[in-house]
Amino acid sequence: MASNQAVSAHAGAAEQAPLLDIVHITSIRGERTLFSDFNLQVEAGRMYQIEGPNGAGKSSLLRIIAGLLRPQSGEIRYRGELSQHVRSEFLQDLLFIGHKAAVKPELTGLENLAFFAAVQGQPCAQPPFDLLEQVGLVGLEDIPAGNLSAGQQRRIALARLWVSSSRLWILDEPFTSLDVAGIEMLHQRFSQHLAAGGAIILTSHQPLDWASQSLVRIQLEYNW
Ligand SMILES: Nc1ncnc2c1ncn2[C@@H]1O[C@H](COP(=O)(O)OP(=O)(O)OP(=O)(O)O)[C@@H](O)[C@H]1O
Repeated sequence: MASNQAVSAHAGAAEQAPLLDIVHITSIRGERTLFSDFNLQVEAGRMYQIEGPNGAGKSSLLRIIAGLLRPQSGEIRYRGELSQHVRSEFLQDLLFIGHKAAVKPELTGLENLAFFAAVQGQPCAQPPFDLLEQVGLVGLEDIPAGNLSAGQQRRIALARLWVSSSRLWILDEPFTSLDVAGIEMLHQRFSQHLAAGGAIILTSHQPLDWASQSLVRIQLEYNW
């Protein structure tokens, strides 16, 4: 009984903790301190836009948050626990899409989507063809991704967002190369994700047309 109470008290604490707590992060690359003592609490239902000039360290920060790059100091807490202590839960709840298109050029769109599903270790929640239809690529499904345009490759990479069950999305320049319809499609998907209790951390050089109550803008300065 006592141990059940302890478990439920612990579960309650995890529910109350922010989805992610980024605490006192310092990053040095080469000789330069990109940022020091960076702090951010990431709450469900919110989108965080990291802004700043080229080279300020936006991608580095996203990679640190996703656990792909080590900071010089600081820690990332996932639902109150150090992310490295709950690594598998954290990784399951995280979807990271980097600034490169992140598709395999020799594989077709359909094959790329099957590949993403295999890497995730679970079958796609939607048939790959439906997913390609969702991102407007019907008719191009059999073409090797390397022969598609930059925006079309980006759409394949972003198709993962339509089947992701991760609550935390970390997206480096997701709008790059997308046309107006692609941007609108992504906006709609973001809205669904936030409404379902997800959170998004992204970089974007374009201003986002988004309701201010769910958007948090964070400016990184260029540190010489
Ligand atoms: N692998 C690396 N090794 C050493 N330094 C690196 C490495 N990758 C990036 N840097 C340096 O870190 C700094 C920040 O790079 P980062 O890509 O995080 O900036 P950014 O703000 O995302 O820039 P942009 O707006 O151009 O995408 C740059 O000065 C870059 O030269």
